[in-house]
Amino acid sequence: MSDNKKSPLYVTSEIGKLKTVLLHRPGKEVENLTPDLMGRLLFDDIPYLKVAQEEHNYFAKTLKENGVEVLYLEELASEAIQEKEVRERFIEDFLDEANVDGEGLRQALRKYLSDFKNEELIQKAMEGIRKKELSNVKMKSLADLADNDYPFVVDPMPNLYFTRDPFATIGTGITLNHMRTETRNRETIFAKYIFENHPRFKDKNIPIWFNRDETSSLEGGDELVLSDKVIAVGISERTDAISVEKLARNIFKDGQTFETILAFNIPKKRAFMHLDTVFTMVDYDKFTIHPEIEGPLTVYSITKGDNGEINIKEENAILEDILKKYLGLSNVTLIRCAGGDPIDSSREQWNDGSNTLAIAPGEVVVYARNYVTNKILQEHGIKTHIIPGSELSRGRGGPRCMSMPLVREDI
Ligand SMILES: NC(=[NH2+])NCCC[C@H](N)C(=O)O
Repeated sequence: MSDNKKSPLYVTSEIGKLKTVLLHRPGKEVENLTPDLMGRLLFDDIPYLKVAQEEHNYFAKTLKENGVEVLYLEELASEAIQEKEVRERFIEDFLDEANVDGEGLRQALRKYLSDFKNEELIQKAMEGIRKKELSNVKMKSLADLADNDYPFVVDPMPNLYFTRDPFATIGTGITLNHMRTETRNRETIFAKYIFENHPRFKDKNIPIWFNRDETSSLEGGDELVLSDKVIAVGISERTDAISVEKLARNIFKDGQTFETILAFNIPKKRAFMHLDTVFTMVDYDKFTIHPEIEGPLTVYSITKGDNGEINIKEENAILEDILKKYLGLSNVTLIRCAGGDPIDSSREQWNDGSNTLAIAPGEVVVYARNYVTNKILQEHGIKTHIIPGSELSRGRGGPRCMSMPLVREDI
């Protein structure tokens, strides 16, 4: 893919030197969480925003100090809606996807949002709209008069700081994902507008391997680019097996270098919602793994067949051997979360002990609180960039979940 190096997107591994990454600093959307909403909005607790932002700034600073260009979702999204016609379309799509029904309420919201500058409009779209914000705008909706105890007219999107999930960079293209839950599916609108309208990406012929109008779900936390030939995808609580097959068919057709997708069938449970919560790549031949998935794990290989067909096979070997075979390695080390101790590993995995973000081969960003696993990573020669994550981890995501690489160097 070397002639593609000018592409605004270029990711051929999980570990190549990270050049450009997309983040979102958590904002007021997190302060619109209430205990009643937590379950539906996929949080287990309410982060203290001030501290979460400080922790996030430290994360961004760590990346910048290591030569990474940090882009923010909120900035790209507001730059993408500069043209009046695009901004208007964005508002209509946003209202549709927020299930704002009834012309009276829509008119009230259009009026309310018309005063916001682009940056404020994006922030507002992210943070949600409380009913009481509309008290000055005359409303003619019967629904509003009748259903008066629900405090929002538009729900917040508190998971936006997990930029890993709504879309994923693979090669020079993306999957623009269809998410399992409504709350996260709404987040994909920002990526849609960015890739279609932002000058950095528009008219750059960015291939889309999977689109958000699909009916089956695929989430970025399940998509790992192991090399320029091999992609791993989790079949998980969030990603359907059929989505992996669709991705394979599209990506193999497109003349990219990818030849194999390894589908990891992992237990469907909250703590392991994506493959990257239990398995990440930290070096050419080293991976973190949560020991609890090793027993139940089944891996299927999907390879390019003749005439646009694909071959699907269940792999019978142990994970080390499967990785050795497809990545052409003579040795593979699996580094177990907290060394495999049943208590320490489940505690640290819950707070993303296995969820590392590689910024170069053998160099990863990790949360300080997972000190048992971090020490074991260091003993394996991995350089750890340690960041605080006491508040950030309450959303059940770690450094890999909080970042979407746009460009990495080849390995
Ligand atoms: N790539 C990841 N593992 N992301 C974690 C996302 C956490 C988020 N609260 C969710 O449940 O969707």
